[in-house]
Amino acid sequence: PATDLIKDDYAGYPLNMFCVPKHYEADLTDIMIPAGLINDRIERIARDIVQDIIPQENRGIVVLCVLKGGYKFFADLLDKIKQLNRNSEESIPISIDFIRLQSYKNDKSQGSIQVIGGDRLENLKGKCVLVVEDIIDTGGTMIKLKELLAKHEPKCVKVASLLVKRSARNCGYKPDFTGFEIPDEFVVGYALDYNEHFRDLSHICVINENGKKKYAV
Ligand SMILES: O=P(O)(O)OC[C@H]1O[C@H](OP(=O)(O)OP(=O)(O)O)[C@H](O)[C@@H]1O
Ligand SMILES: Oc1ncnc2c1N=NC2
Ligand SMILES: [Mg+2]
Ligand SMILES: [Mg+2]
Repeated sequence: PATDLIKDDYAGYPLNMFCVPKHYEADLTDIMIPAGLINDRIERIARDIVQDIIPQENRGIVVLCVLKGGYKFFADLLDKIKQLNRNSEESIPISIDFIRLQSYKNDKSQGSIQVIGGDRLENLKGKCVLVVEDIIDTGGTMIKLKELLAKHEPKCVKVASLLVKRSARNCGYKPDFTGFEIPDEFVVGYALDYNEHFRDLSHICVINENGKKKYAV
């Protein structure tokens, strides 16, 4: 499937073209991906996933949400897959699971990934698992998660990430399904955070230096 490539010289949209909460207006450079465009892209990813999984897996899949950042993409992607499931000749039964992985402080990965709670992954044994993530940056989180999942002997693991960042820090890991490939900038919104701020922002935006200072820990 295609990956919507957002080039390095992409200017983004001015904040006054869309609705942004007042409390964040001074902290953002521009809107990189408006919520409407995210929604449209997810509709196509849902179709790509269903068409890829249906032929091989009619016993159903487990959709695993990587908290916290993956929760919006997980919810919206599931809605689109459910829409397909109720309007096609074939459908895939879906069960859901959650796992919380944490590694970022300010705009840097701490290198060590912490597993903070989440379901016991025993019931993934023998199942086809679709991991849903918000972004692949260094790839550290995904590498750690795949190690964790392998211990529970799933039948197969596919990964859908809304964003993949083009960065020198990237270990080269590529998910099976990608929403947008983006430039090497720290983005927030649509559940992506900076020290737990900006998860309440609908659009994917670029945080500015003012925002990085204001919310630095
Ligand atoms: O490819 P990487 O360099 O590992 O970065 C990507 C991961 O980092 C962020 O999670 P974070 O640690 O911020 O926790 P959160 O999901 O709760 O925001 C993001 O949600 C991804 O899970
Ligand atoms: O750009 C980003 N925005 C939010 N969170 C993360 C990012 N990259 N890795 C984790
Ligand atoms: Mg995360
Ligand atoms: Mg985060």
